[in-house]
Amino acid sequence: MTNQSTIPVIVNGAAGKMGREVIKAVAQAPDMILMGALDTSPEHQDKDAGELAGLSEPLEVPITNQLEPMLGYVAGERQMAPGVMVDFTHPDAVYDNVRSAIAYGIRPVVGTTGLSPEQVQDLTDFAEKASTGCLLIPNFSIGMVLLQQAAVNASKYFDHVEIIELHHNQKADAPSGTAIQTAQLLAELGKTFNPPQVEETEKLPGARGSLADEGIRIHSVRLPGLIAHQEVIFGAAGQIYTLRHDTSDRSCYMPGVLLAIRKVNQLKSLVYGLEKIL
Ligand SMILES: NC(=O)C1=CN([C@@H]2O[C@H](COP(=O)(O)OP(=O)(O)OC[C@H]3O[C@@H](n4cnc5c(N)ncnc54)[C@H](OP(=O)(O)O)[C@@H]3O)[C@@H](O)[C@H]2O)C=CC1
Ligand SMILES: O=C(O)C1=N[C@H](C(=O)O)C[C@H](O)C1
Repeated sequence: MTNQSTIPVIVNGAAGKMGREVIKAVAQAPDMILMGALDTSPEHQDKDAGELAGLSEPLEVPITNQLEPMLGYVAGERQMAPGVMVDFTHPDAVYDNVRSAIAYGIRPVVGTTGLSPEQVQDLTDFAEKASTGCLLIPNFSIGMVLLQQAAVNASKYFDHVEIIELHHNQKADAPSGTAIQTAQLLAELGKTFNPPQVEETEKLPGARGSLADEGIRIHSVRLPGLIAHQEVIFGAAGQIYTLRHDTSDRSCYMPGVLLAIRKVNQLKSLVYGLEKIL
């Protein structure tokens, strides 16, 4: 049964690896109802979102590629809480998806990575003007938040740090959104890391990885068999301090996704990072 506190949820990227997990999690959440399942992949059109996600019963929500009609349908729902769109699609699609959702008054909860800093700024301004909550969360796992907090703490004492992120080889963007965010958090301390010790020459382009803010280097590994992993390695004379997070199942992201769906309706602007809503 639904009521004014039930949250209507649209999942965008519903046929993907994350989308299917989100469908299952939303279907099992007592305070949410799945109202729409979007995906552009032609082979999944009209399939039942619940069956595709592996649930034993159909949810009677067919996969569609019609974003705007779906946003309009959920925006017109007056017997429940404001609608939320969860986006796990593609770096090329997420910006337009989020703008469309905000234009309809639907609150975006965004896991898709790969937005440029300019796009993030533009969405921040757009959400602010619309007084609409929006969450951009590069990583929904609690373990990664704890790793980042430990890294920020360690970076006060170490001047040398490099990040290695390792992912499955279906990932479209590099470096990962999580690695970029981790480097940003360290760079916010206002110190420059990795003061050069010698004049370096890259004998093969990219050998030293990508250069993020404040001298922090990020190295990206893509291999079948991996899911999502990150190391932050600090070095100093005579010692190495390594922080590592590994995911073994995408269910690890679901408590964070459900929390974000519940929190986004309390916001009036864009918020970046799971740590801000814990
Ligand atoms: N924040 C976090 O904690 C996490 C973030 N991610 C990020 O989430 C995103 C998705 O990851 P993942 O599920 O592994 O990717 P998948 O490729 O498995 O799923 C993405 C799905 O979205 C579909 N799609 C592509 N473009 C559109 C569009 N314009 N509208 C609707 N659907 C679309 C794809 O269809 P098709 O295959 O036909 O293109 C596919 O079915 C990535 O950016 C990834 O980095 C992933 C894990 C955790
Ligand atoms: O593509 C993935 O899988 C992941 N993407 C996110 C990122 O780019 O940081 C989060 C997590 O690493 C899994």
